[in-house]
Amino acid sequence: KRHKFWETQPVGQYKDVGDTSLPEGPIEPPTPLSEVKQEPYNLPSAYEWTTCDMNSEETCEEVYVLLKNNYVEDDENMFRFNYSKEFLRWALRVPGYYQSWHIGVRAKASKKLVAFISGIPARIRVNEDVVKMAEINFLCVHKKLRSKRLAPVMIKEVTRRVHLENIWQAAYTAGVVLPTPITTCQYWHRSLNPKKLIDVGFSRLGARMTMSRTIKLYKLPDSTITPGFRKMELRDVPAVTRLLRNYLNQFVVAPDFDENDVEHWLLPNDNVVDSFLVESPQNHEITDFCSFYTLPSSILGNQNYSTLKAAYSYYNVSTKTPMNQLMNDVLIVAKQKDFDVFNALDVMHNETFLKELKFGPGDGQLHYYLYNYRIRNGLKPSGLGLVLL
Ligand SMILES: CCCCCCCCCCCCCC(=O)CSCCNC(=O)CCNC(=O)[C@H](O)C(C)(C)COP(=O)(O)OP(=O)(O)OC[C@H]1O[C@@H](n2cnc3c(N)ncnc32)[C@H](O)[C@@H]1OP(=O)(O)O
Ligand SMILES: CCOC(=O)c1cnc2ccc(OC)cc2c1SCCC#N
Repeated sequence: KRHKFWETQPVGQYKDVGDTSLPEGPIEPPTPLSEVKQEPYNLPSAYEWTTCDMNSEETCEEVYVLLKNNYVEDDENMFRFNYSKEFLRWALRVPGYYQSWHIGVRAKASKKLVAFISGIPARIRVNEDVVKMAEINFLCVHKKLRSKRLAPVMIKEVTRRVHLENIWQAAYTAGVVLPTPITTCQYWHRSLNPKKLIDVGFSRLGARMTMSRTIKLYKLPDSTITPGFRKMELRDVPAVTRLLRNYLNQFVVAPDFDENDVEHWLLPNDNVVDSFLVESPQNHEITDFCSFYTLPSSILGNQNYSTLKAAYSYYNVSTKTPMNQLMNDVLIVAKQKDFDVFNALDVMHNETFLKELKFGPGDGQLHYYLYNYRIRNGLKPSGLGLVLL
């Protein structure tokens, strides 16, 4: 497949795959800041760049509405992600963020927001290297402006603005195959509300299965079973940071979280992220951790339902409580909070619980990418310790 834009970019090219003579690490050296293009890339004349201040209720609403109507849909157009405004503020206003990396495109005449792309700073470890990167996300062009080669301009513009902050690498995911994934993950789904998933057409009644038999199959206890299982609190940040850093050390690619990052990304935040830990009743040691984020989807073209309430597995660490027991408690909490489905990727050690806890494999894949950083040997999803939103 010809990739007229991606072939021009410092990313693993198809022709390079398997060439072990190429060194691991940055593909291109940094450019002297004086040589980075100072002015924005040209847009078609009817459009203009805008920087989106996510602190502004009005601008946040515009980004929310653009994504709600034009962001990612599954292949069967059954669902479209419906990230909430508080989720977007959480995902974009991270410690050390640059407002200039929250980039919009407006139609000059109407001032309507018609496209968006975002970057946030992150420290990502690749093997023994901790690299300052930009995490790129929420790339979205209005449905009416597709296939006009707007995306490459937006990607080049966010690249230019990231370069101006002396950052030369990036991490991103996509459902589409581009040059060249560092790994490809599979989504798995655990039904919590099987009747709704069957009614919307996502799941089907199993052979020789009645609806009541199916509901019973996915039934969960009313309360969690692990002694010492409780919501994470601010006072837990140092212990959770230690636990998580130690756990993530085993993966080839993982975030290099400090206490500041843990406080932002993992402290419970209503309708955005939930996190729990196990505090040993004997010695009050924090031995396990689990978390999920809230990402609803619009249900497209169904008379009875408009929204799917979905929870997504985030970071989980088990050192004393068996992973299956810990994650079963997470499913119990998600069901208590009225989620319809609990989703997880086959990254880290998730495979352990996916089969055991009645998850089913999805037909969607998620490809992970690094920009301007080559990883020699192909990574398995179990070697990946990074969850992007
Ligand atoms: C050092 C810092 C570096 C920072 C930058 C790092 C890189 C960050 C990269 C971005 C990471 C984003 C991560 C992220 O947000 C998570 S993935 C979600 C992306 N968004 C959506 O799928 C929303 C619905 N779709 C759309 O809005 C449009 O279809 C988009 C805007 C996706 C493409 O608009 P379009 O109107 O359909 O297409 P044209 O404008 O005509 O452009 C066609 C070209 O765009 C390439 N394309 C298509 N989808 C892509 C995708 N998801 N990533 C990268 N490239 C993508 C495509 O291969 C082709 O290039 P090629 O000819 O070479 O094949
Ligand atoms: C019921 C299981 O599927 C989903 O939860 C879901 C929801 N909304 C989406 C919106 C866009 C979309 O585009 C790929 C997929 C979904 C999916 S399946 C992949 C995400 C997971 N797990």
